[in-house]
Amino acid sequence: MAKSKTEETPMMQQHRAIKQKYPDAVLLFRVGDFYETFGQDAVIASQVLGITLTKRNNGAASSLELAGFPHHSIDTYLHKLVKAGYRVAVCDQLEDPKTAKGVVKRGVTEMVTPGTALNDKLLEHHSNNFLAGIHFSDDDQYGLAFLDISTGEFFIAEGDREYADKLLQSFKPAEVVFQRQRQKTFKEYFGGRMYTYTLDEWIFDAVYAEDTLLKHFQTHSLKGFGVEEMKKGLIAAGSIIHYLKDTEHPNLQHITSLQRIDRDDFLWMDRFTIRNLELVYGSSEGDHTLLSVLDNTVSPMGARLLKRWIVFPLKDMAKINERLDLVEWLIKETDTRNKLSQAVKLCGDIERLVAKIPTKRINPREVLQLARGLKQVDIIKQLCSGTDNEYLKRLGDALNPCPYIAEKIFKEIIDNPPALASKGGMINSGVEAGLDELRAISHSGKEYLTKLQQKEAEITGISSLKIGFNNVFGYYLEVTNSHKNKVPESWMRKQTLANAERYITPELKEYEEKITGAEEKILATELRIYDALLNELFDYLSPVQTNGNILAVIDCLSCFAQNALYFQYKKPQLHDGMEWIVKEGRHPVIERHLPVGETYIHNDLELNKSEQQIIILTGPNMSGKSALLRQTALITLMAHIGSFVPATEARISLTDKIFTRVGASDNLSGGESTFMVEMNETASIINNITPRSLILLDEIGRGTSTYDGISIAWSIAEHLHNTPHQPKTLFATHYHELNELEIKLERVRNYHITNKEIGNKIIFLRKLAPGGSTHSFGIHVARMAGMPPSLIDRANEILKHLESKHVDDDDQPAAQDQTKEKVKSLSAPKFQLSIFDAHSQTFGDIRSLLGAIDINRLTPVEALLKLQEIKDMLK
Ligand SMILES: Nc1ncnc2c1ncn2[C@@H]1O[C@H](COP(=O)(O)OP(=O)(O)OP(=O)(O)O)[C@@H](O)[C@H]1O
Repeated sequence: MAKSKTEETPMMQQHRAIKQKYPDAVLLFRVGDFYETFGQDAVIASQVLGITLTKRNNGAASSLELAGFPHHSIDTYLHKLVKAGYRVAVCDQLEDPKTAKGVVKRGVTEMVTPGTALNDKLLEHHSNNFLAGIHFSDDDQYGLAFLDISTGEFFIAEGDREYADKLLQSFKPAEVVFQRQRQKTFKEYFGGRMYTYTLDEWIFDAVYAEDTLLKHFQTHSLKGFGVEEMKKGLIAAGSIIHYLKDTEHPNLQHITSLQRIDRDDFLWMDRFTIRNLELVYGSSEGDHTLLSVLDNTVSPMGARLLKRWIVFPLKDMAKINERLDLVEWLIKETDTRNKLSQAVKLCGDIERLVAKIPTKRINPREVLQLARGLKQVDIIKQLCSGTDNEYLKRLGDALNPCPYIAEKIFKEIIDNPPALASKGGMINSGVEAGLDELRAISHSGKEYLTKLQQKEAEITGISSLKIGFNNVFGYYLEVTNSHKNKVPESWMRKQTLANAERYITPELKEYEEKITGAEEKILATELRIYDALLNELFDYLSPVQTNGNILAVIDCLSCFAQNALYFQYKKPQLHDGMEWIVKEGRHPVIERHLPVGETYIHNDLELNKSEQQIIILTGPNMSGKSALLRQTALITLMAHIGSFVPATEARISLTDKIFTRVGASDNLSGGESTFMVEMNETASIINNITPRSLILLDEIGRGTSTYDGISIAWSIAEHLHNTPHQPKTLFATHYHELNELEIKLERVRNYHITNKEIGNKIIFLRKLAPGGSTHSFGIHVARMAGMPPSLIDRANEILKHLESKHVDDDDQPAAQDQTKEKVKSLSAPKFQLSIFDAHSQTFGDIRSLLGAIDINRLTPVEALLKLQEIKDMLK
């Protein structure tokens, strides 16, 4: 039976009071050198962290669960809890237990959630860790904000549901906060996979949000950020700042600006396209993506920016050309490029370092790294200013090496400082005369002790005499039991150990006071100087962040130059005409991961509005249709981020939207049939096309019956042809019937991917050629996949039978009837499937038998016996 609450120990009462404030978080409660968890929190902690769950008589309940870990392991354990999806409230002791009267004062110093993580262990260097805020307004419009608290980057946007969805997919926030009443709607619209947290409706009030933001930025208006009219976006941004304060993150001075993301500034790709093209995330973990092959950046800042560039390609020709021209320049200027890359690499992640200043979590090593980074910024600035590339010069001009603070850091922090400031030892000599004096006293005191030890050893003849120190009674003289009889009477015994005794003397205590007094003062002085240095660093948050942004740009563009050299990419010519011409184009990802000895077969391709607006692409399974479609999209996209492209020549028309639709396969989402999903996605393409869109359709209509599929595919192609927008389209299909469209529609052209049949084998030539192809070789692919030969033979037999009479494409109902007739008239299979089954069972058994044999231990006789066994099995 639980005791009444009044019988709880004072500490447990304190725990209960704090826990009530953070009911949905696991509360890590600091008790001495441990973080303890109680009750349900302990059950969770023990399960997630693998730590022992015990029961404790806490004075309240006879069996309250308890699980704890040493305080110094907090980073590791916190990481595990947050990764497992828990919110964690860290409750610390707010006063020194030694001086506390009654129960030590405790309070939550930080609430850690996936989107508010600051700790290095919780962050991936190469990825931003965004916290998103969404404001749902009644007109189905959305305000969105994305903040990375670990770098200070803060974006806002607003738009319709599709845009909101796309942004969520692109930013992949670690956590999303929104209005409590919208929980169901959020799941319905944006899926159930994101980590979410809901807030009260009143937080999403325009006036409150603006007020929160003005207070945060300490400005009178938000005009300076150019976001004033984005009312819904500002509400979302305000909710984020509110949430951070609510989760005990008061130090947000490094969030210095708000950047808007305008839908019209970027080449639009819907979320299906971002996923289908495997731009930054593959369909399963470890898959190669465009990002993984392009990312040869040398800094985490560059890597993070590249990821954003890939999902937000530019649409502004001047800006794209600025990037492309600088890449071209960097390719030629090898020396400058190498020096720039080297300097950027040595900078370290100054963006994340600077974000640790407001909370003063930056440690002495990181402070020194910051100064070293600023030194490199200076080098980069000089390199940029000496060039003849205008863009690079401009980037260099905007860099600020902050010489005053960098010098100050070098002067005040020692060359090889400790990782923790709390124990001191990081401040240089010469910084403050008082500190130097204290150090001299401490040093001489220690020297004195060494001498005292030698002197006493000589006087007493105790050769093993040692001077030691502990926290209980300070310095002592230690004598092993064998020399105990030589100890003078004037020494005072303090402690007896198993094989030694410890003594103190008045002289020892006198020096101890001097030394420990000095040491305490040294530590206090060092901490004061360090703290003052951090306070001064506050003034440099914004310039250092700007440096970080510029270094990231230089890093990405140098990486593009390096890629162009390594992988033979060429500069694309971007133009505002309508033709898209690529010579010897390759797929940037596949070409890098082909089996050894294989080379990627390049292809020329042209799309234009006058005669080749739509290409119907046919070819056998596995011939490379999808690869060609995707490479067309990827080359276009790479050109729009300012990268060179895998082709020998590329004239790319400025594109404002890329749509891809890959046939019904993996894109299942909650409750909808694959075909429904396919049609939804295609409808969204049809309703959003522009004259500058590029559309890639792969096996549209595959998810339904052949005739329905053909009809839908046919009418989609017709629609794309006849719409006044005339979007450039590549349409890969197995429906050879669609080749008829070339005759019927003016700007449709048929192409196929070539192959060669040798005997009953098919060789993929992978070359694009004009004209349609007539069959798909699906059965060949089934053979390659390892289907039993008899099954393949039977499939060939059925195919021959079905093909025996020509099906008239224009007369589909009749064709359908004919097919039915043919199916009915099919002869029964020559083999019963059970026979195959029996065979494969036998082969399976033989395989397991062979697998179990250890050849190294098998005697010749045993081998013969096994052979006999196998022979018997085959009988
Ligand atoms: N041009 C190429 N050069 C070398 N290998 C290629 C080329 N194109 C494709 N491949 C290889 O062939 C594989 C199959 O290509 P892809 O998926 O594009 O075929 P597909 O015609 O779309 O097939 P299906 O119709 O069955 O979907 C790719 O994964 C790739 O490894």
